[in-house]
Amino acid sequence: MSSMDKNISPAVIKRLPRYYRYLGALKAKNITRISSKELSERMKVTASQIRQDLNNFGGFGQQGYGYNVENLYVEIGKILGLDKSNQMIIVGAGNLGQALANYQDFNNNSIGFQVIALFDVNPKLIGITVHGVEVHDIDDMEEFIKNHEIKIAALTLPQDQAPKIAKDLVSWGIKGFWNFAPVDLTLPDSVTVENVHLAESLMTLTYNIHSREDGEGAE
Ligand SMILES: NC(=O)c1ccc[n+]([C@@H]2O[C@H](COP(=O)([O-])OP(=O)(O)OC[C@H]3O[C@@H](n4cnc5c(N)ncnc54)[C@H](O)[C@@H]3O)[C@@H](O)[C@H]2O)c1
Repeated sequence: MSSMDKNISPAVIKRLPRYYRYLGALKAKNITRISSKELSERMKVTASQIRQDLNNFGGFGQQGYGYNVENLYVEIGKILGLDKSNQMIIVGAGNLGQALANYQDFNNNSIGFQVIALFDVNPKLIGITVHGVEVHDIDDMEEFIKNHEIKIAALTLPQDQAPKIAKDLVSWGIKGFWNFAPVDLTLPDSVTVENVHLAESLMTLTYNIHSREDGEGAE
């Protein structure tokens, strides 16, 4: 059953990748089981929050035993769709597009994501390879997407190009965008857009630093 069918709250879905990361780290240390108390201490969330979150998926824990790390890791991976092959393309092979293609951690078969092509308009970039992945001419993108049944595209091209390219990509079959271009995309509801804006995250950081400083000053 997918998370959509079960109406799982976006807040829970947002926490799952963190569970997945912690469980992966436990697995790497050959830890086979963990209580919700121990997991809560490591993750700094309450044990009841963990139980509540995981109960959404039928509760993988057993009274007196805790959680089987491997099972929970596999099940959360399935919920996140990581058991399927998630092939993606990167549109815009400049600084950021190449950095993403070079980044090993998600470009790794064990978590199901695989960058299989980059696309660009710049003739100097077309034909080069980044971490073994070729940069293709943007004019070949439609055919490539259709032939490979690609569902995910990372957008790392200039802001003014992103909306038009995103619309084309949807008409060629893209269902999800990992959008780095600093622009809000207006696309059909059937399409998922995950915006990643590092500057916004930094602004939250500066807000927190300065509001704490102001609070200390007021004491
Ligand atoms: N979200 C974030 O946190 C974040 C961080 C850095 C950059 N960005 C954004 O990511 C984008 C890329 O940044 P960058 O530093 O890599 O820029 P860049 O100039 O190095 O790369 C952009 C690439 O897009 C290509 N391009 C231009 N028009 C295109 C088109 N129509 N189709 C395909 N490719 C096209 C260019 O030839 C270039 O290679 C920008 O929109 C930037 O604002 C976002």
